Amino acid sequence: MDFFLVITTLTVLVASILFDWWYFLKLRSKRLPPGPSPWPIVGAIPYLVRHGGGTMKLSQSLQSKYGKILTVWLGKTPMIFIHDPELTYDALVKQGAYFSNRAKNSTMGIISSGWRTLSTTEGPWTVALRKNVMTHMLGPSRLKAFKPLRDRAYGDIVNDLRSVAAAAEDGVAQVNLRSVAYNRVYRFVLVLTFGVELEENLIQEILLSLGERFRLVYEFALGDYLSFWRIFELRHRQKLKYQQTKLIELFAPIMERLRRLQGDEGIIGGNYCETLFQLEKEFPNFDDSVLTSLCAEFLNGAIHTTTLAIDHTMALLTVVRESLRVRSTAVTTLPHATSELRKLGGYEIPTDAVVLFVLESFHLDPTHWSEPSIFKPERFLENDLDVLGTKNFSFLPFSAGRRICPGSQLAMLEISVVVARLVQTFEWEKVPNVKNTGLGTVLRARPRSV
Ligand code: HEM
Repeated sequence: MDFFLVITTLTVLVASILFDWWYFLKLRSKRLPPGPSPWPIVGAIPYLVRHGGGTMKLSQSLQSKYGKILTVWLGKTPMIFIHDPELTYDALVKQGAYFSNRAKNSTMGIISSGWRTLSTTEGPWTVALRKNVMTHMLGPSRLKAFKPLRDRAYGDIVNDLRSVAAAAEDGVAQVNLRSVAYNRVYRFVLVLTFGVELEENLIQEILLSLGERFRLVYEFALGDYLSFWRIFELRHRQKLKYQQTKLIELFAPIMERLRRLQGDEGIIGGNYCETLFQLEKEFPNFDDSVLTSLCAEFLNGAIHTTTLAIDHTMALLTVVRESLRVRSTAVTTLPHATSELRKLGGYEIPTDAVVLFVLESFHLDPTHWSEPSIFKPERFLENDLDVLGTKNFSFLPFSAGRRICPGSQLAMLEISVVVARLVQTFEWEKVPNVKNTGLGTVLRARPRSV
């Protein structure tokens, strides 16, 4: 191998290790929440490997020893897990202005075109994007305006199931409901995003590219925590950049056409792209990459979670709030960060820490729920807990505070209406001996006689 290449690689490796070590010592001097003592350089990664269940599961298993706020060091970065509703209230509401920042990682940097999407680091830009989406896309009046489009999508889900049932020998559709719902919700959100029905081959290409991009984003990138490891993850980042470029190539001509045809009869007014074109006047430097990232964020945000919740709710036939509790669609919030050193539960939370509020823990906490893992819809008859945490933080499916999910109203509407229509039209039963692989529940749907 080239001598200079070897020397350069070694220098980069040593410099990265020294940087991580300095960074670790800097944060180690803070009074962080307790947790397993970190090893030099690698932090708690050896515990994680021994545990084998991922950071979230490790933090859940450490609760009995360290309490409901705890730190797991991933390399140089303290990950702070909060399993307690009261501390969450303190952070997201009382200190909401400081806990609303977002932690950064390399994959988000790529897919957000350099922190330019709604769900990234808080600033005037993200605040404007949030206001835009709440006012022009997901607020009550817009939800009403988009009703005909939604109704068509829900009708299509029912029709798809009817066709499968009609083609089956026994007249009963055996289906993976999540993929049926995903297909229709995806098409509906595409129209909401671009204001037009796209051609079938383009719909399929976008679906493939978005799916691959989503898969790569959720692949664990150790290089975010161990700088020297980044060198081994070049391929992962290249693949992600390739998918981002591919998506720009697919979206740019659609957006270009939309700019030309704005106001045209064939275009559904008030689509997401159109609202972004308006924002462009206020915030310059809007390019195809930023617009693509924003549209992809909207599509992903609206599709995955809702279809997962429809699937869970049908599998548990059929009370929405109780199914959001017993099978949390979002196990945790997105990674938060503080904008300055803050105190929480008597500990210090530095700006470089990644803060995760573990929503699933609140939903399954025996001090708040009797027999928490049992599906008991009647709980929600006895209490008036809403999904926005205004009454009690033990039920927070959409998180809370300034970064609460902006799509909660659309999601609740979709889940309730789709589930009601499915129950009205079909009799449902579980398929015995079919394991849920995590890709959706397989159910049998027998059309009801009218
Ligand atoms: C059952 C369905 C859904 C659930 C359970 C859910 C849950 C969540 C949660 C827990 C967060 C993180 C909040 C935080 O970090 O504190 C979030 C963020 C977000 N959700 Fe949803 N969501 C759902 C549906 C939707 C829909 C339909 C949209 C529509 C576009 C959407 C768009 C977003 C966006 C853009 C963010 C980032 C907000 C920000 O960073 O300010 N979600 N969601």
